Amino acid sequence: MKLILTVAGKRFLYWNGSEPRLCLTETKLIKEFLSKHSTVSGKSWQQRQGSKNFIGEGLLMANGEDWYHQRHIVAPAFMGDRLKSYAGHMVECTKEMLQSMKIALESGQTEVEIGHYMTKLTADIISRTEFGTSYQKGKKIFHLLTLLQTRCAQASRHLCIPGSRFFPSKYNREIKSLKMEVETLLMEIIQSRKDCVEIGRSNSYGNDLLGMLLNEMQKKKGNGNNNNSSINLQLVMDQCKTFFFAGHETTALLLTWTVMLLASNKSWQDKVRAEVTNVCDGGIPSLDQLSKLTLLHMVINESMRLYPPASVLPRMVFEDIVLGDLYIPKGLSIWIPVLAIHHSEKLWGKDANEFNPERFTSKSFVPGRFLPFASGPRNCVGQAFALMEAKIILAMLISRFSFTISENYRHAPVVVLTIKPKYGVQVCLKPLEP
Ligand code: HEM
Repeated sequence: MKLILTVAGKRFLYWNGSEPRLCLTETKLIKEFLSKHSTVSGKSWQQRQGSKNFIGEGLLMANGEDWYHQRHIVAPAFMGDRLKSYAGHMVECTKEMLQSMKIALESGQTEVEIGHYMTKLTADIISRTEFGTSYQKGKKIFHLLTLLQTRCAQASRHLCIPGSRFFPSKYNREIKSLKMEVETLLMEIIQSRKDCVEIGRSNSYGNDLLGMLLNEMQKKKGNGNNNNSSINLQLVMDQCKTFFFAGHETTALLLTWTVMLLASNKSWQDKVRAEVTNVCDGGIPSLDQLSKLTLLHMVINESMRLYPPASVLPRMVFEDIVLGDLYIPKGLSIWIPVLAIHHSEKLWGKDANEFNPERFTSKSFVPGRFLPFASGPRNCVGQAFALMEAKIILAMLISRFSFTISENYRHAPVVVLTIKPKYGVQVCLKPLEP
């Protein structure tokens, strides 16, 4: 029988029910694992089962060849000109949010819960990016999807009970009906796009993410390559759900924590505002200007270091591998505790728990110690999208309002895969002179 080394501290083995997990914190091994072994590792049965009725077999949960194929199809949607084309949606949605904040203040409200605004804003942005003009319907779909997410999370607590997913329980019945509702609405949008092409009103399915996926689906059919790995209708729907889930809560959390940090650190708020004024000259930030907002970028990095929206990276190993001095057998789960690594005094120094964006002045990091978007081939495909979005929103917010943390704010981060402020983040806003 093969054995693996178990050491308490930097690495240790523990059991989660019947699943053995190796917790890994050594940056060299993490880097090696995420870059070299991405094809023989992936998402476990439990993870995939837990989200099957929610995001299905989309990119986040795919493994092996399926993952490779899907990543190849969607990656271009987050690069170059296509990525740049989303900036307009981001600006428009942010303007609407700023307007609703102004209205709230004018109606006598003295403070706002910023997480609420950021969640709505990032959901609006991803709805428009995915569905273009059909985004109102998209928002309805995503509202139902949020409900479905909660129900699936509740039901997945019982996954360790054999056969539980087949019980006709209250959760399971509700999940089935919500899933049907979401997919019926998605099919309506898809069908109306298909009709437009079929009656000749349009020669493509559109430039948004959904349009891109549908064009890809038709291309494959046209090529006569309709095998299992090709994208089919179910996969198009799973991908739409995946991108909404992966792309809105994470970014909303990044924005919420960043506003909390800037509201609590007046000198950094002033410095960032001065930079934005200087670079953008009082206007809407252009794409060229975004790359010049270096202080803002440092603040965003420091926020993701202290409060990484994805606090852990879970992976399962599908083949025996050798990792440094470790022999890792097939079937073992590897957990990379991003939150603990980001707070390690050994890696970041004595002030590891403090807000100090200066530490990001230098661009050279020890690889494997800063992992907000994971690393290697299976890193976050929406990383550039998220950073562009965060910079546009924060630059526009900081030039419109000054903000301080409210005395009602209670600092209570809770970790449930993501890191959320348990009681929200209440800030007092003050409009700035134009
Ligand atoms: C601050 C915002 C974000 C953070 C911190 C973040 C973080 C991450 C992390 C850590 C992963 C790897 C998860 C794992 O494999 O266990 C990931 C994957 C992914 N992210 Fe993001 N993400 C963010 C925003 C976005 C956005 C805006 C989108 C899309 C619009 C997106 C789409 C995805 C997808 C589809 C994957 C799966 C990639 C793959 O497995 O190939 N993310 N993200």
